[in-house]
Amino acid sequence: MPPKRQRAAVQESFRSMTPSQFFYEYKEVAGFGSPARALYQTVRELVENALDATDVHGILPDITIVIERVNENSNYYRITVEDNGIGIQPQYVPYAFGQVLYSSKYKLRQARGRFGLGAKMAILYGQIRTGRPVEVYTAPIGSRKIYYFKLKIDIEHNRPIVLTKAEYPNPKGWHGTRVSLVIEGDWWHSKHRVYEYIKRTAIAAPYANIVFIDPNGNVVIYKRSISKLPKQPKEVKPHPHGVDIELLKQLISGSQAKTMVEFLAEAFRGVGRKTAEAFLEWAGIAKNLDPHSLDDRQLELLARKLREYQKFRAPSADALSPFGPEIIEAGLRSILKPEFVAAVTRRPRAYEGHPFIVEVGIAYGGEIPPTNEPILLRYANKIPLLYDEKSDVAWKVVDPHNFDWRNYLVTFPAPVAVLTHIASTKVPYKSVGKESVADVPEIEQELRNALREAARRLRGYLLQKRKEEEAKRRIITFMKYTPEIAKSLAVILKDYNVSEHTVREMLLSAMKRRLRIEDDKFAKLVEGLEVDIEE
Ligand SMILES: Nc1ncnc2c1ncn2[C@@H]1O[C@H](COP(=O)(O)OP(=O)(O)OP(=O)(O)O)[C@@H](O)[C@H]1O
Repeated sequence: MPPKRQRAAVQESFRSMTPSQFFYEYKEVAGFGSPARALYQTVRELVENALDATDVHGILPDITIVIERVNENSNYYRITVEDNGIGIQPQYVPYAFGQVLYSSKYKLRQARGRFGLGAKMAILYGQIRTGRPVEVYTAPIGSRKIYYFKLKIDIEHNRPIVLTKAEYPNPKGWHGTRVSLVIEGDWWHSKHRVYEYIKRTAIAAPYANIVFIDPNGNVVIYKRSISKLPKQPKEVKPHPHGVDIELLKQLISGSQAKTMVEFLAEAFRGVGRKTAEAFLEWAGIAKNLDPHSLDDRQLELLARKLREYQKFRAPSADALSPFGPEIIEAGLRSILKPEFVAAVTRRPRAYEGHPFIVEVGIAYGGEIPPTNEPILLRYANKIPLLYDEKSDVAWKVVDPHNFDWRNYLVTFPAPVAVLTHIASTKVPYKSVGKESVADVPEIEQELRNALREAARRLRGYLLQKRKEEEAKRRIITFMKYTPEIAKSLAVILKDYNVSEHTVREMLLSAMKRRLRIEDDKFAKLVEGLEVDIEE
């Protein structure tokens, strides 16, 4: 037998990556896979930051978005977004725009931003393709100065490189932020999405003034149509059903509590001393145990028991900021110009300890074109979602294969648009590009309930409309014969001194009674009919 050959030892080489290097290599996962997609994604990330800096803090947003071609015939585009928001303290600006995974939004409070990534991805993408830095002007509220930064990202070390820093006087008390960067883009292929994104943003923010200037100089203005802002979200503590071992460790290390009762009452939302004591008794954990003394096995037990205990109060919705029916209806009306709208905001629910609220709006008829499927306008934490529609839980719910629209008198093709909104401290996005939401059963169920509720109102409207159309048909027929009948009756009733006009009036009011229609509705129905009833 030939001797077995010894396999040579294999030496793999290892290295680590900084977050900026990781996202430099995998731009696609954050929505920067191509120049067309990158242009759309950049607009989106900057607009979302602008809105987070305004409506989340109770400011009616004034937002300007400008896309310019840098040189005629080039595919370099300068994108500038300005807002009237809370601004940024100057010491944080370099990190906010120059360090991947740095954010003011790592909190339990609903915001559009979540990952500390968006603006940096746009800057990084611009930098690696065009070599241009980002420029930021910002002034916090009440600031006497406007701060200016020109910076790049040191991708290898995930650190900002500040190229220029300046301060200017702020005599008019401006506050807000203006971010401007140059990326390689493809306007031709992203145009439709960018316009659609801005339109859908305007639908969901009828309380904002939005001005958009495209690379060809076309100006689109969405004027504020309502001055009511959505409820401001508050920062909250975590819910016990949402914990794991790591979160427990973090909470304990940041706590001064000496006993488990103190710790639980201090660290979790909706847990007071009484609830903490009842829970510890149920879990068989000593009340006076020092939380800092727990070993890994005890931490695992505590985390598991916290998730299992069913008597905690439901997660609070204080951290959430739904649109509310008034804003949804105003938005749908002003942009889609439908004949009917209905909006539903469901009560707060929770999945895995995260509170969420689902909202659904339906718009029907008017200027909405008939289509073979409902037009779906998806939102998550107020962000319009445009890509990957068919893999989103909202599509699963409105899909005519799953939802029997005929029960609600809608048969396709039909002029119907459905707006869905999921507001949560943790939207289960399928990727950091935030384009579609996973089908968490609790969210799916709530979406279905909300859709049913809104669709029932549409049904009521369509039934009424049918009734009126039927009445109109009958009136038309009736009107055809009225003059003749009135004439003949007037002849018969001549001796009673009843004129032809009076007979016609009597016939019309009999008709109204028969159709059980109020006067003004009746007048509307006969409006435009050939026979003039007032004659
Ligand atoms: N227009 C702005 N006004 C005020 N602060 C801003 C503005 N733009 C960015 N910031 C600050 O910079 C931080 C980083 O923004 P970035 O877009 O990178 O991430 P994010 O918005 O926190 O999260 P996400 O990646 O989910 O969008 C924000 O958390 C915010 O504090």
